[in-house]
Amino acid sequence: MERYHILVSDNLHEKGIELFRARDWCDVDVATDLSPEGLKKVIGKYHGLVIRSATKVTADIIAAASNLKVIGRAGSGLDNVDVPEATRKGIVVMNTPGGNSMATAEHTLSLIMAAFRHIPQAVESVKLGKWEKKKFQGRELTGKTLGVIGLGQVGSLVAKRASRALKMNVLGYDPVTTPQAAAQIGAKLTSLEEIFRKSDVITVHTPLTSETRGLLNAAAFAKMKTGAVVVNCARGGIVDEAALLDALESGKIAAASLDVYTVTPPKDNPLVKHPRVIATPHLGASTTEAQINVAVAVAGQMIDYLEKGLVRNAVNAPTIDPSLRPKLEPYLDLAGRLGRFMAQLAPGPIVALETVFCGEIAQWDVKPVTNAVLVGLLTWSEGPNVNDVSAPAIAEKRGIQVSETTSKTSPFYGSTVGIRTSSPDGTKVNVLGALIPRIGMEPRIIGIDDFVTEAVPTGAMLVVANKDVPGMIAGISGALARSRINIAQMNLSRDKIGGQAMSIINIDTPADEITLESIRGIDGILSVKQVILY
Ligand SMILES: NC(=O)C1=CN([C@@H]2O[C@H](COP(=O)(O)OP(=O)(O)OC[C@H]3O[C@@H](n4cnc5c(N)ncnc54)[C@H](O)[C@@H]3O)[C@@H](O)[C@H]2O)C=CC1
Ligand SMILES: O=C(O)C(=O)COP(=O)(O)O
Repeated sequence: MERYHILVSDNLHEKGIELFRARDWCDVDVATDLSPEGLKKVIGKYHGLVIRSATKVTADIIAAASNLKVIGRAGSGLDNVDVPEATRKGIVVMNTPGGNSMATAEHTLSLIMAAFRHIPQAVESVKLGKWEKKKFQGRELTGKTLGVIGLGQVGSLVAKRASRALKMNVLGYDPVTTPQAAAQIGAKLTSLEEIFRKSDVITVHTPLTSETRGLLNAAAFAKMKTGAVVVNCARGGIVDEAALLDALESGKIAAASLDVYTVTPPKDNPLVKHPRVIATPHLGASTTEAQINVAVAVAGQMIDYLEKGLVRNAVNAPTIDPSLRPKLEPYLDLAGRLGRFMAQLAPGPIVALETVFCGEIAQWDVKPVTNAVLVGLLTWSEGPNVNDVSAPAIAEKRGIQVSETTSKTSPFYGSTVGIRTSSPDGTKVNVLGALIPRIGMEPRIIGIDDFVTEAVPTGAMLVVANKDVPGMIAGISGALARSRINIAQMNLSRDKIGGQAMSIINIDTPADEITLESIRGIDGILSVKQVILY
């Protein structure tokens, strides 16, 4: 197997590094103090990049990453990676969901308790030789209302523990969670407004996105209960720091616990110096257990991808269920061939592609199969850099509308994969494929538009339309023989006796333009297209 170079540019637990080192195809370098310029200089050599939150994988870095195939985030947040740019370049971006969630949930709960009992301030006071018992009187959490914004991996663990262990009333807000799922973790799903109005503590657990940037801003603080506590163990920027400082100073917000900041480290940030702010240096995921979890997970995922092409936990490529993979793999191969066949058969540019799945295959997640069609289709014009990751983005950029249709019944074989394309002038081309039982399951093209066939989609092929009259086959084979081109297989089909016929001819060597022209010149031939499927 090809030799791959891995760069670990943020601190990764040794157990993850060992997994890379155990592979004889893999060289791993650890360089955790690279500047952006330093990273840009060396990244071109690497096929895999392992990061946490410190490395910023900007468009500039990605542009220099000429060999990069996969970015692995040992953790959850990917706001430090330009994912759209990586996607355009065909680089898989994966994280390790769940690996550090317990650590972060426990840190969040610690920070909530620390704020309610003034623990850091009280510790500091005792160390200074003071005894300020009255000053540090706190509040109990039991019976108080906790608002959890973002009920994903971390938010769910926080909600469950707060409701069950701390006996808090938990309100939750998450656009993708159902009331039933929220109830299972002890939370009542509600609106942001209600969370703002009713919560004694508000904790955010969303990613940093354009939607969540400034989610807790001056308007949000104004709606909150006087004396509420705000916690951010998610990402700097979700809480508007200037607005939070104002709210603390006005007394609207009693205290804030922060693990993350808009600028890291937050050296001269007045917010962290505020006496009622507890600040930790992005420690949410910093437990031994979490670091082993994420390091082992990210290394395993990256090795699987580089070794076997298996994608897990990617944010920009579909994950194939491992139990389905053996069944799906032959269809992925068929789909790639159909896409490449269509790229050469369809007249002019393609503006729409519809994949049609019938039979057993329709019960599975067919997104990877559609992607494989796209890869085949686009590789023909874009070159070999198109892959599962970049194909949808390239199709979108080229204005190709992609859609999928499924039907649980199939008129032929167990399953069929159909692709339909439209050209700007409205011309539509249909190609239908299936796997047929031979020594193993073998790919076949079983239909082109209204013609039924059983052609082997491989090598060089001629797709010839002609009038259904005697002498056509002899004419075609004669022209090929004169050019010393051997015919491997021939499939004939026609719409009706004396109507139109279509032949798909597999040839051992591609035909040159002169040979193709001589076939086109035969009386009764309507069209000749050569398709190459190497
Ligand atoms: N402080 C630390 O060391 C750590 C911080 N994190 C951060 O915590 C956050 C959550 O991490 P996970 O739970 O692992 O991610 P996750 O992806 O499992 O959960 C995020 C949840 O936020 C929800 N969400 C997205 N937009 C939302 C919006 N506008 N309003 C409400 N909910 C929204 C999503 O639907 C999802 O359920 C991320 O920002 C991550 O980077 C995660 C781990 C460690
Ligand atoms: O997983 C996350 O999103 C985190 O914020 C953890 O960050 P870290 O790996 O500690 O730099």
